[in-house]
Amino acid sequence: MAYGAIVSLGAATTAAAAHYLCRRVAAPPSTLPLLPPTLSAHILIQHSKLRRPRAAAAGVGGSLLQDAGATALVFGGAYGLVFTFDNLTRRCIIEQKLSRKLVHIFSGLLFLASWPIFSTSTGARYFAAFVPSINCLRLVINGLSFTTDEGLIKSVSREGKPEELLRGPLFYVLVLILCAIVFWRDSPVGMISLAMMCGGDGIADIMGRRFGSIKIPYNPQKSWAGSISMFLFGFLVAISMLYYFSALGYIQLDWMKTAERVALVSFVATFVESLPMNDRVDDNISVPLASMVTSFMVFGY
Ligand SMILES: Nc1ccn([C@@H]2O[C@H](COP(=O)(O)OP(=O)(O)OP(=O)(O)O)[C@@H](O)[C@H]2O)c(=O)n1
Ligand SMILES: C/C(=C\CO)CCC[C@H](C)CCC[C@H](C)CCCC(C)C
Repeated sequence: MAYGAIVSLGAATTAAAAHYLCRRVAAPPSTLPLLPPTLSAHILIQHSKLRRPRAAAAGVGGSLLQDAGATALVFGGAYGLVFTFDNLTRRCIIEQKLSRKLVHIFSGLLFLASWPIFSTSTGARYFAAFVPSINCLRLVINGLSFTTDEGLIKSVSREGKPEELLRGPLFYVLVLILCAIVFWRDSPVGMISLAMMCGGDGIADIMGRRFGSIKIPYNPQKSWAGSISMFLFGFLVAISMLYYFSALGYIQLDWMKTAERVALVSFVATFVESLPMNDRVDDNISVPLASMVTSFMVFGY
């Protein structure tokens, strides 16, 4: 497990470096979706003919600076988020279980929301993936007790045991890395999957623990209140994230079809989450996986 996490970090870092050695600056997304493909291609060709080597170098340097700054900002946000909730728990302002679920909800959604601050270069996704990769390493090092970050362990574990970091939280950050590198801002699949894993699955726990008196017939550990909350909140968060990226020009969607498709993804993810298999397959694997497969089937990209 530790070797795998270190390999994933090394791969992400190497890929980011490789991309900057031989990458082309992609056109800003805001020009492509708003212009017909032939006209935008013509503008890009004319634009590239006019670009002198020094201007191109400035473009590469500008993107590198932007991505490095964005990475530092998101990295600080990650530490700040865990530090904040750890303090709220230590001061007994919120209980540990609720704190953990709020970290689960906000970490991934804020990470997803940060993607537009990275540049339009093809290597930007690797800079974005660097933050969850470092957190992956942090979870492994603490999970194996090489170091002891009490704040981290209390914020993300159920019972304060370091080894807990090697399950749910580790799978969670690996999904963040996968969505950033494979789907990025170009596909709704990653956006919907993170909305379901972070928003949907997170709210299911919070609402289920509080209002879940009527249990699901095939799984007495889960309740109708938790599952219905997951379906509705997951759907709303997914649609909101798609609208956010669409408004910024990264994706274009037919909203009537999109609402139907996202409802189907939310239903499938909620059903999978309700199944009695959490002791064998963690929700942070089954929910995003079910969301990715269903999203890819209905959106096609
Ligand atoms: N559909 C759901 C999901 C969760 N719950 C409630 O929330 C608790 C924790 O939910 P679960 O999904 O099992 O959380 P885990 O992922 O196992 O917990 P953690 O995220 O803390 O690892 C359950 O015991 C149950 O009381 C529920 O009632 N209905
Ligand atoms: C408790 C969690 C999962 C168990 O179901 C969440 C673990 C969260 C990680 C320890 C921290 C992840 C941080 C993100 C990679 C980056 C967040 C950046 C944002 C700007 C706050």
